[in-house]
Amino acid sequence: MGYGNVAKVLTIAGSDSGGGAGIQADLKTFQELGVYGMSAITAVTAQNTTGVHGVYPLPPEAVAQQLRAIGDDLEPQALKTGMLFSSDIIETVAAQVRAYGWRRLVVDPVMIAKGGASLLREEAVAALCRSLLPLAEVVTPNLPEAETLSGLTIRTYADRLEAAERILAYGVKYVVIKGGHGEELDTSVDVLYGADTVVEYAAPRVATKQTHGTGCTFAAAIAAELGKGASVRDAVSVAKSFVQAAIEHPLGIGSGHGPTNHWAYRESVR
Ligand SMILES: Nc1ncnc2c1ncn2[C@@H]1O[C@H](COP(=O)(O)OP(=O)(O)OP(=O)(O)O)[C@@H](O)[C@H]1O
Ligand SMILES: Cc1ncc(CO)c(N)n1
Repeated sequence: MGYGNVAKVLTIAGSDSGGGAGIQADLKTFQELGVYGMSAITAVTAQNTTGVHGVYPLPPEAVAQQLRAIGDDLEPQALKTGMLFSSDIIETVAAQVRAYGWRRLVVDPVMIAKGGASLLREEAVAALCRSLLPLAEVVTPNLPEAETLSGLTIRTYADRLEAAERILAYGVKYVVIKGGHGEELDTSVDVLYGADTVVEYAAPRVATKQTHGTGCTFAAAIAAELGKGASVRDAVSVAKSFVQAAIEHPLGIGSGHGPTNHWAYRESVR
């Protein structure tokens, strides 16, 4: 059997040496969901389950050259961005996405790692909103990121809706506000908003600290499904099931916030 028609999906993100988040989480997720994974690295982090110990951004030209190498040979059917670090890198990525006309872009607006390390400079938020969000089909903020992007404090579901409307005004078609940082004790609810869409995805909240890389994994799963031609609604549904399985069956490795289990979804649907 040939694989010539396999969907090719690209992640533009930082490297997590610990393997649980960043491009490592993205490529594992792509593989599990049956798409061919490609990567353009924006920054190298020295990281493990106890935290981020070093951040080394690449020169924007190194990011641009990776994207041209991919674009000139291997057209992605979908792509996602994760850690972008600086406005220079964001403008470089936006320029290449425009130049190649890449569609089906998922932007995970990664800002701060669980331990508090900054993965996006403050000066870069404006570039993310103005240059990248208009090119995106989906943006996947957690609650603190949604507050930063919208300029609102989010307490209620009505606040979430208003924040989503402000984020949609940047030109992105859909926003998923993730509930991992929410206050519901029993469930973790993610809400998808579009021009005429509000869809809730709820799953039981798992009492665990092994949640390193949940956000990356979720956005990567959306991109993988979009690459295979799914609707945004269906792609988010698969992503929610994928990340839920990954959280419910942790690997139990590392002494801090352990990684999720990228095999678990495949084993659960077998
Ligand atoms: N304890 C949990 N139980 C169940 N689902 C969870 C839990 N924590 C997070 N999730 C789910 O994981 C996904 C990622 O959400 P979260 O809000 O944690 O993103 P994030 O903060 O961007 O992640 P990261 O820490 O990787 O940056 C969402 O689908 C969310 O509902
Ligand atoms: C490289 C990288 N990207 C994203 C995150 C957010 O989980 C992280 N901790 N590290």
